[in-house]
Amino acid sequence: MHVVVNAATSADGKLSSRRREQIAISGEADFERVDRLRAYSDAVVVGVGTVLADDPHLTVKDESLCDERLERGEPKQPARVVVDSKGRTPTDAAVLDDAATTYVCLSEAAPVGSRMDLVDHAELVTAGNDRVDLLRAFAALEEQGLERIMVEGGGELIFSLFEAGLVDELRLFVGPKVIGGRDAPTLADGEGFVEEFPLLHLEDLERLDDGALLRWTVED
Ligand SMILES: NC(=O)C1=CN([C@@H]2O[C@H](COP(=O)(O)OP(=O)(O)OC[C@H]3O[C@@H](n4cnc5c(N)ncnc54)[C@H](OP(=O)(O)O)[C@@H]3O)[C@@H](O)[C@H]2O)C=CC1
Ligand SMILES: Nc1nc(O)c(N)c(N[C@@H]2O[C@H](COP(=O)(O)O)[C@@H](O)[C@H]2O)n1
Repeated sequence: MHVVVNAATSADGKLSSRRREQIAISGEADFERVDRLRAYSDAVVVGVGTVLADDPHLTVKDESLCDERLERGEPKQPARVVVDSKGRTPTDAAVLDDAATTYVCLSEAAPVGSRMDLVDHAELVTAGNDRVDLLRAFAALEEQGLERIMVEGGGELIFSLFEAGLVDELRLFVGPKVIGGRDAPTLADGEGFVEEFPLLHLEDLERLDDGALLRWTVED
């Protein structure tokens, strides 16, 4: 399995504002790059915080990229994955529509009623007691043949993936906006590291739109 975290931050490192509403940080060229990265992924992963905040669809938008997937013998759309301990994903969420297969990764703490609602819309994976055990959940996804994983956020999930040692690459678009706010989400929130900080190796740096695209690999 190869896990790429892809996100866009403002120049001051925020994923969105303190209102946690979706903000277009990427410009046209970066959104096209993100669409291509989705098209070359087996699954696109987000945390339930992003589903509740953004109601994302997480599909490949460019039909010609979808056609190329079909020509390669892949499903028209990559799978979508929501990491959601307690089954809070609303049944009318865009990510649960029939455009692609969706997996919802739950913990044992997810109420039976939520499971019964979600099972009509998604494949359910259970891993962990109170919170989703990401190592086990990602192993279960790999067993389903999902090898090329793209994680789109948000900050809580990205931190946990670094903490679990699951991230192979970080692709970050830093855009020409200042958002500010001590309560605005950043690339990696959660508890934060105080030692044994994950170290990155810069592979590429490119000017894109009015920002910069950085590609790092994660050192072992
Ligand atoms: N600019 C960009 O590129 C992007 C921006 N965003 C922005 O980020 C914000 C959302 O981020 P955020 O609030 O951090 O939410 P996340 O999408 O990171 O989801 C976090 C939630 O996932 C659930 N979860 C389950 N298991 C785990 C685990 N092991 N580790 C971490 N989380 C787990 C938790 O909820 P529970 O306990 O209920 O399961 C947790 O609160 C929004 O404002 C959105 O607009 C999001 C994506 C990309
Ligand atoms: N790459 C990128 N740049 C931005 O500026 C963004 N705001 C995001 N957000 C992510 O994209 C998801 C929306 O996906 P759909 O267009 O609905 O398919 C959103 O939920 C974030 O994960 N990404």
